[in-house]
Amino acid sequence: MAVETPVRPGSIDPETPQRRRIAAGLLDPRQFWQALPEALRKLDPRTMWRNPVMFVTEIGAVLTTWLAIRTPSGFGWLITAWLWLTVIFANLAEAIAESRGQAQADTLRRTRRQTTARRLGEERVWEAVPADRLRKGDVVAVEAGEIIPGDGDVIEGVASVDESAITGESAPVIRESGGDRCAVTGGTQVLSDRIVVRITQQPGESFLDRMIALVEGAKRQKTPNELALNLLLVALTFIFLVTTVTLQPMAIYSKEVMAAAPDTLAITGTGIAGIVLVALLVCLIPTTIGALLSAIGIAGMDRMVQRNVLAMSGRAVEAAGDVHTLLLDKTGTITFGDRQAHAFIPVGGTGAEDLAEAALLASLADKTPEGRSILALARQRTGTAHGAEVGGDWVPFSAATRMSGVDLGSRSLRKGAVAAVSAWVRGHGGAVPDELDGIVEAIATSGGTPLAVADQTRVLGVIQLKDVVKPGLPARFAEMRRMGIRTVMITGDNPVTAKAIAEEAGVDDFLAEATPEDKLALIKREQEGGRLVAMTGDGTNDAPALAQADVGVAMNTGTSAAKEAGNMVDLDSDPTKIVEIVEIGKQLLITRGALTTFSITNDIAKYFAILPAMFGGIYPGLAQLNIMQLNSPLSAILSAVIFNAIVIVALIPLALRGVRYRPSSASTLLTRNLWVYGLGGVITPFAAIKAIDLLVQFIPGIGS
Ligand SMILES: Nc1ncnc2c1ncn2[C@@H]1O[C@H](COP(=O)(O)OP(=O)(O)OP(=O)(O)O)[C@@H](O)[C@H]1O
Ligand SMILES: [K+]
Ligand SMILES: [Mg+2]
Repeated sequence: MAVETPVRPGSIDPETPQRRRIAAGLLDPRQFWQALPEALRKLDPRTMWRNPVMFVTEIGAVLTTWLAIRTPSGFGWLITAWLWLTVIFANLAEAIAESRGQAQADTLRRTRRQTTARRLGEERVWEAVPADRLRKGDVVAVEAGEIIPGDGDVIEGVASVDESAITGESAPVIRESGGDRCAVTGGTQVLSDRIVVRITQQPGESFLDRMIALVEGAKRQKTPNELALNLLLVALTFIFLVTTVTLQPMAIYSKEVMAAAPDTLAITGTGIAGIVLVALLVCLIPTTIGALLSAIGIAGMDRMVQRNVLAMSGRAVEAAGDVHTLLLDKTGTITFGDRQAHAFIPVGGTGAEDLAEAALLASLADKTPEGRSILALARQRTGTAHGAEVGGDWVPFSAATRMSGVDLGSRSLRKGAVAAVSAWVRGHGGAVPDELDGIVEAIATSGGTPLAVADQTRVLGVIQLKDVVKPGLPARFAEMRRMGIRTVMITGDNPVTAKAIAEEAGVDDFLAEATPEDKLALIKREQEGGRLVAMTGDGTNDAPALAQADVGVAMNTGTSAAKEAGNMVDLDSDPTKIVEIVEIGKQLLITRGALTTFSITNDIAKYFAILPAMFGGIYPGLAQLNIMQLNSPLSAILSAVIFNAIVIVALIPLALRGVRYRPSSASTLLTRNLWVYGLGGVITPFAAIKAIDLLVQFIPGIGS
């Protein structure tokens, strides 16, 4: 069979229209209403306690409700209403963030339609079974027009597959046995030919299932950074709780003063009314960041999904924001990866026909794409059509030996990386002809991969494999350099080819002739001293490295082993996507930092904004600090509580969209944000509380 049009795996045009880009701009008011039921459901204390700051606020709201019922007053009810709104607004932020993934999950669910699979039964006959009964290890056949019933690896055949249901990419991709492009995903459709697939997933754990759970945020767990921040928020809450409670004896102590000016203060009999205490507490504890923290995290994951990247954990997204070194595998990541045999170049007096025949025999059982393309070219050159029935002991290709071949009667044929084959020939007592160097050099400097062919003690010649570097890479790698990230290409290929490709792609450094162990060792070395390493790869030989990396991005075109090992999958299989992944990670960290700064400074500012108005009557010294000239103690407190609630809603769009990110050094960003959000946090409450005070003073019983 032949696939008519060569189809490139992946797509690297950053503006492909099929990108599922939900306009992530401003909030649609409808989103508020749609998320409201969920926000109310989240009031359940069993859910609320996970967010300590808002849990304290909820307890406060319950308390003021009870107090307002016991001694009803307009002020009491107003505070109570706004405290409940504060909690609901916080829940809304989370519910809206979650709902954005919901629509996508629904679309994916429709993809997961029930299909019937043709499974190879025990009697070696094909039998029809429902797709959801397939287990790991089952073998199924899928023909043109059929839906692939589950995730697996192609073990026989080549087909073009429509993966648009999952990737949004309309151009079909090639899936074939043997190489780094053997993985297929359940729910996608075979367009041409027939493939046999070995299922790699248990029921209910398919890629699609995991993807749905991810976009829904169902499996979201707090990241270590979030846990640490939460601890800080709990500590602050505790400190302010103590501060607020100590205000009570202070107020009792100044009873005489209270008696002198009873109606200007929100004070009853034995001290500050419980309602005022609760209101003051809620104003002081870090409710802004407490309300928005989880929405910021969910939105970060969601921004990844919009870029067609599935992050398996929030931790991976955070790590992406701190990446120091990026390692990229060459074949299939930097290049398109369909290395095709292009020419046979004999050496040492070997006939062209003989070399082609040796290459043919050595490739008869080679299921890798390289092997198949060598076979095709050799058949064309020799005009023979014999196949695996020739017999012999096949030596399959491995990334460790970098060779493959066959032992056939008295002949022992090998083809593979020139260094590996040369060593093998010398090991058998043979010599490597001098002319080999020049030929190999010429192929390698052009970025091609030379494979040597040998028969025990004799090197017969060279096979030239050609590969193409994906376009647009140098610009993206330059961008990474500006972000302070070092890019390193690692490959099993020879140093000369590696150098040529590295230069063409514009990476900072490269490592050649790397075995899977070398890749792993390099990552561990880079990680020394706590530096975070990202790795992009597609092959089974990349899997250990992908697992070791802090951010392991597997190409969707890659093997299931690679996809299992990494903590992100790029559905577009675009190695430069890491630039966007890092940006999203940085944006997440910056947004969280900025809103935390704003939250804490704005709480402290609030304290100084309302305290003079509240206690000015008791301590005349404080009255002089009442630069805001708020109308009355009651209006000051109510205004602060209203501001405290509204600021959450006002910041939801920013939390979801993220603070704008421009590539620049971390310290510049930090200082800039401290100024903008720190200063903003100080000024905003003064201005906003004054404005609200001007309005609420007209409510009967609030103004003086
Ligand atoms: N089917 C094959 N038979 C013999 N030798 C091969 C075959 N495929 C590849 N090789 C040789 O083995 C080398 C190592 O292959 P390996 O898959 O480890 O790395 P790679 O594909 O070149 O690079 P990357 O690590 O970027 O995927 C190749 O560069 C090539 O020289
Ligand atoms: K607060
Ligand atoms: Mg490879």
